[in-house]
Amino acid sequence: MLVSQSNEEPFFFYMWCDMPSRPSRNSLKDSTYLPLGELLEHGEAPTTRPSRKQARSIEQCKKWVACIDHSNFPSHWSVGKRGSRTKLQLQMQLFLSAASGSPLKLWIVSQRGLEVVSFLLIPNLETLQFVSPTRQKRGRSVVKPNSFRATTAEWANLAKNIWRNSKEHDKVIKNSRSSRDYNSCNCKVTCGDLCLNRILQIECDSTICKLSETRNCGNTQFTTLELGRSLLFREGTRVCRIDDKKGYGLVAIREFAPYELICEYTGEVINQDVVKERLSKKKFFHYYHLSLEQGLSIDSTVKGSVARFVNHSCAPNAEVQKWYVQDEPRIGLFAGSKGIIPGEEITYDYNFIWLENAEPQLCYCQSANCRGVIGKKHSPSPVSQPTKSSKNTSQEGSQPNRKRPHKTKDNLLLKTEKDTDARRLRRSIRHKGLASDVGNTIQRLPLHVRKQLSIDMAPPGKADDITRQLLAVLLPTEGRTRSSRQRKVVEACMKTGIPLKYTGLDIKEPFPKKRVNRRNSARKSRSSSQSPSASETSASEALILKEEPKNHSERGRVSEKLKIAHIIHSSEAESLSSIPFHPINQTN
Ligand SMILES: C[S@@+](CC[C@H](N)C(=O)[O-])C[C@H]1O[C@@H](n2cnc3c(N)ncnc32)[C@H](O)[C@@H]1O
Repeated sequence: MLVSQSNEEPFFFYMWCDMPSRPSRNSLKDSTYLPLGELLEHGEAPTTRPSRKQARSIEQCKKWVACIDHSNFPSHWSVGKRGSRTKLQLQMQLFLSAASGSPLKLWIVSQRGLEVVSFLLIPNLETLQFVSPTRQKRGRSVVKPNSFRATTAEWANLAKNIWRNSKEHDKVIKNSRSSRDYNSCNCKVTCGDLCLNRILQIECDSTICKLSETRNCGNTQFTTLELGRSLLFREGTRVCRIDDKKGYGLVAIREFAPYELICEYTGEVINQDVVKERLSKKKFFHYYHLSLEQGLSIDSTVKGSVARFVNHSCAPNAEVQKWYVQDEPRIGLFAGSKGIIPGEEITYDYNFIWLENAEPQLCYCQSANCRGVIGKKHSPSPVSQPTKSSKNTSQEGSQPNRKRPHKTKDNLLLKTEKDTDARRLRRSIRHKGLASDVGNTIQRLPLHVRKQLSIDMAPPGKADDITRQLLAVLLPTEGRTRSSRQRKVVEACMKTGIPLKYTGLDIKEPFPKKRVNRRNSARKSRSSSQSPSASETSASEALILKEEPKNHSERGRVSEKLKIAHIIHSSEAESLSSIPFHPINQTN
């Protein structure tokens, strides 16, 4: 084995070792990673600089990684394999940036050292201590991963969902196909944050994206994950025993970037009747059901991906999202906004909705804002919330003084929906006829707002809800008075191009019944600017009317504003009070 290090910043390590002929997945793992772990733990960094040829091959590796969509295809700790070679010379590049705490990046190149022959993610737990500075810096708790050997009797790993009822499958596909009312996204260079498909959580394919045949699309996370698996791709996770209360959990063994797809949540897709039937037959200590569509759940009790081991937390570092891949709904487990560091337990907020009279399971996530139970409760208070002191004791490691509720079939979870405004909005924009205009509107929103709209686990809302929710996102601060709030709504609509009809105002009638003499209004506004006390014009009207039309087009614009101003003062504007996010003060 030859190891060299360049003096450049950050540090580069190169390592070669002979590979057995026809390497299998195991031989690759054993022969490459065990020495690597040893090297990292005990080895000393050599001082020889790499030769020009070696440096060139490293550059090739970098290019290769760059062209496989770096953001989706994790390159950290990754080695891969293409075809079988009689003899492989392994070259690994360990990229350790002490300053940024970046994890390791590994590539295998061919014997000639110029061509990348393999790409495989291999978990290397020994190297975890190399990221410890990052861990300390971020102040996150990490667990020491231990090995897990699941027997097939307990659980079988499943790469793709199995639909138990093909008719249900066909119906879902048909529905999702018919709900899309555009042909393809209009992306020119890459399908980034502004891609309509991405916004609607639809994965690009050749039928709905012109870029999907090129490597530039970028919105093919599920397919890339599958492709990676076929290239001996290994997830950067390991199933570990967490404790006796939570059982097993999923631990990251590499870094996940914010919003990176970790794995797909797979299992058997069954309807609620089958779920109930299955739960009535056997008592379970842990539940493995996730809502997929209305009336359909993914059951990963017997068959499923490692996502089934992900535990709940009230302060999660990951989230589940529903995406449509070739019109089929699929659930992905994505890293949260802060990403995930190696050694961290991956968790998401289950948001179980428990049936009435069901006893929700107690939560042992130990986060500072723990709700005490997993998910939301329907019944007033089936279990006592843990007190602050009991939380403290549990954090210190002693048993909290809480009894675990008896689990019955009634504990069946219904949905894992997260009923946030953004989720509801995302779901509702899938409605036919709304995708394009609301989609276009969303495209104009700032990135931080769009980020909030990335989850889709709630049932469809009504058309009008969409913009109310959108406005809720756009208008986080409420106005003091009713008129100022209404004005804000109107202004936001005009700014974003959202039709006013979506705010609850009826714009079928272009002018309110009580027509306004524009000339009088203008005069009034002028006089109001001279003597404000004499003005009876409302705040929003005054604001709009103080602009004098200078030319024809501007006059048109002001008259448009006038229409809006009067619409909101008509009796129909009362419907605004039904906007859920704006409890309008009726006394104003
Ligand atoms: C999808 S399974 C997760 C994997 C499970 N821990 C195992 O060992 O297979 C969900 C079950 O894990 C347990 N669980 C998950 N998160 C928990 C938490 N924060 N507190 C207590 N139990 C939890 C509950 O029993 C829940 O029904």
